[in-house]
Parts: sequence; structure tokens; C-alpha cells
Amino acid sequence: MIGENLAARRLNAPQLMTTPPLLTMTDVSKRFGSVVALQDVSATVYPGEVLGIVGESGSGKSTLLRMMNLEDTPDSGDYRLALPELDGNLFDLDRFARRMLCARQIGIVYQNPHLGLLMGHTSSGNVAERLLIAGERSFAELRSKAREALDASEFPLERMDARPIELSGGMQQRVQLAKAIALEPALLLLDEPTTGLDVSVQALVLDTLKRLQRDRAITMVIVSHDLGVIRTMADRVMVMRRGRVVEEGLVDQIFQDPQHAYTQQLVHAKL
Ligand SMILES: Nc1ncnc2c1ncn2[C@@H]1O[C@H](COP(=O)(O)OP(=O)(O)OP(=O)(O)O)[C@@H](O)[C@H]1O
Repeated sequence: MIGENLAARRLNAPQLMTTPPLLTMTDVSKRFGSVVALQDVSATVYPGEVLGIVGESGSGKSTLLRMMNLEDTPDSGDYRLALPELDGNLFDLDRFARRMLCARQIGIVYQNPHLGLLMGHTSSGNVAERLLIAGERSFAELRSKAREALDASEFPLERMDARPIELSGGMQQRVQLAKAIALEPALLLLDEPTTGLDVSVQALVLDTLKRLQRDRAITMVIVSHDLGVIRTMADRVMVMRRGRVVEEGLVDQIFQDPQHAYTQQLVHAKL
């Protein structure tokens, strides 16, 4: 427990980050009964940056991502996105406003495709559903935008009318990705997007994510217990343990010179 209550180490923010953060979370706490899922967690993500979140099972990673996706409300804390016509603490928004904001500005890919997709609808229909929520009504536009998003996610277009239930795990993740990026959101959240896939499929999906990030400069937050995934994808890393951020820094700093005993343990276990 030594050091557990210390404030998270904040290593140098990347020098190039002269613009204000897109995402700012401050002192977010959440308990489930006696379980402390998050305790005073703060995070910033800059435009075009990929923030990786690592930590052991139960450290609060998914809870934090759910907060970022406004699926849940914390006991306390503040959440802001620096977007036009958006002001104040996003946790204060009502259900309708949250839904509209998420549909337009926040995309998410879950580890479990059942959480992100309607498994009995077509893949193109799943992507179109997001466009419908955001107000698109023309059938031709829905179809062409869904096609575009599936193509950008490197989904085989000849299968766009197949239902996710008929697809492989890797393809299901590509449909989730297409749905998430269809409206070019300001923020893309990825919760263990490749966990459970074969290693070769995992590498291909990560390639797609990297290409999308490079081509579109999408701001991403990726949660993974797999340090290899974080090292491949992230610019900056936040290490969580028991609901707290124990260390934070540039990916190379964290991997080459971890300071917190828990991070050292994580990194050395992986090497
Ligand atoms: N809806 C819930 N009800 C009760 N407890 C919950 C709920 N969601 C999360 N928790 C608890 O909060 C803690 C953090 O869970 P969380 O899923 O965020 O961790 P995690 O780091 O994402 O773990 P994993 O990698 O296993 O998914 C855990 O102790 C978990 O059991």
C-alpha cells in the first residue's frame, strides 16, 4: 500500500502539445457499494493524441472509459470536451443531450461486440443506425456513408449485408469501428478492442487503427491490459491500480524508465 495514496506522477507532457486538451477529466470518483472503482482520477487528452490506459483487472479502466462515453455518472468529478457549443460539466447533461453528444462526437469500440452491435441486423444497418440517431434520413446517404465507414475500417464490402453474428471476431470489430467513426467523432474510445482475437487478426486490426489514426489524426483513448497493444498504439500512458492513477507519462518513458513499483512490475513482467 506504500505510495498508493500519492498523487499520480505526472511526467513531462509532450513538448509539442501547445494546444489545449480536447478532453479534460478532473477528480472523478465512483464507488459500487463498498468497491472503489475510481478515486480522484484526472485525465487529459490532446487533439490527435492517443492515450493508453493500462492496469490489472479491476483497476477501473473500463469504468473510466464508460464515464468518458457518458454511459455512467460518477459520484463526483468534472468532464469537459473542448468542442464548439459545448460548455460546462458533461456529467450534468440530461439523457437526451448525452445521447446526441455521443452519437455525433464520441465513438466507442467494446471488447465484446454484443455491447456495440445489434448482432441480428446487417453490418451496414448497424453503421447506418448511428447515422440515423444523428439525424440522417436519406436512404441513399445512409447506405453510402455506411459503405464509406466500413471501407475505411478495412471491412470487406462484399459482406456489408452480412449480420455480425455470421462474421469472425476480427470482422465484428471492424463493424464496430465503422460504426464508431461513421460521423467522424472528435473522440474514439477503444476498450480492449483486440483482446480475444487471434494474434495475427489482432495485428491486422491494430494496423487499421494505426492507419486511421495517422490519416485522420483521430483523438483516441485505448484501454488494454496488453502492454504490447499500448506500446504499439499510444503516445502517452496512464497506469491505473485499484481505481487510482499511479503513473502517467510518454509511452517511451513509461516503458524504459517506469517509476512506480507497480508499473515496474507490469513492465518487467511483460519483458
Ligand atoms: N456495475 C458494476 N457494479 C458493481 N461493481 C462494478 C461495476 N462495474 C465495475 N465494478 C467494479 O469496479 C471495479 C473496477 O472495474 P472495471 O471493470 O472498471 O475494471 P477494469 O480495470 O476495466 O478490469 P477488467 O480489465 O477486468 O475489465 C471492479 O472491482 C469491478 O468489480
